[in-house]
Amino acid sequence: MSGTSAALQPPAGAVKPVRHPDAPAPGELLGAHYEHCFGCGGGQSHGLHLEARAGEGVTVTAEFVVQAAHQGAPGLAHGGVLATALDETLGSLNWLLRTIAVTGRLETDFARPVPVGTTLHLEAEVTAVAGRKIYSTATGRIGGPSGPVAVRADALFVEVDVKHFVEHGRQAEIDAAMSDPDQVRRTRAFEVNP
Ligand SMILES: CCCCCCCCCC(=O)SCCNC(=O)CCNC(=O)[C@H](O)C(C)(C)COP(=O)(O)OP(=O)(O)OC[C@H]1O[C@@H](n2cnc3c(N)ncnc32)[C@H](O)[C@@H]1OP(=O)(O)O
Repeated sequence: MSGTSAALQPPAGAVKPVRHPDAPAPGELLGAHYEHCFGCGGGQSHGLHLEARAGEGVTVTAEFVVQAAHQGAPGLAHGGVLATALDETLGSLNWLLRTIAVTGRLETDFARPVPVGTTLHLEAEVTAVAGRKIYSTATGRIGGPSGPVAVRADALFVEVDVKHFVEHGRQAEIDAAMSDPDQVRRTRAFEVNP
């Protein structure tokens, strides 16, 4: 059984998303937006190390390999980890819009168990934008782009100001990210338009 709640139906007046002119070219890896991100950062030893790649329009593809540290039941990925992979992939779409946004709602279907060692192939796209609200959808398949569907998600991201992170984040990490001498890393930690 699957379905999406009324909260994730774009309202009348929602528009198609517009890819930012400076968005990475189709095929280009987006790279980690923040070294300590559990979804994509290289600095998290048990993180997903998910790699997202720009697609055409406002779409991305991504892959991550399910590790032993990601188990829920013996030999199987934890559902929360799979939701994280979907969230991260969906979140990376906002980089193509050059919009700073956070997940407001994430609805997930788990269609198939995902064994440890699986490469989960994810595809995501923004379907509509209504003011600050960004509607998107993602699918994760086992083994590759034509593998069986294991997980699906629909999401609502809400555009926020960079103040969202500065006001709510722990001071030590905010200070460290703000004082990073690498300007690109500094801006991407907060997903700010460079
Ligand atoms: C390359 C970059 C890669 C980045 C990848 C990152 C991936 C990871 C992404 C995340 O996981 S982000 C972390 C998890 N999310 C959060 O911590 C967000 C916590 N929630 C909040 O901070 C606020 O609730 C939020 C900013 C989402 C909304 O608060 P606001 O006060 O700014 O907005 P408001 O509540 O007025 O809502 C704005 C609109 O969104 C709607 N909305 C907000 N939350 C909703 C919700 N949960 N469900 C449905 N609609 C929602 C709300 O109804 C309203 O619609 P209308 O404009 O039509 O009135």
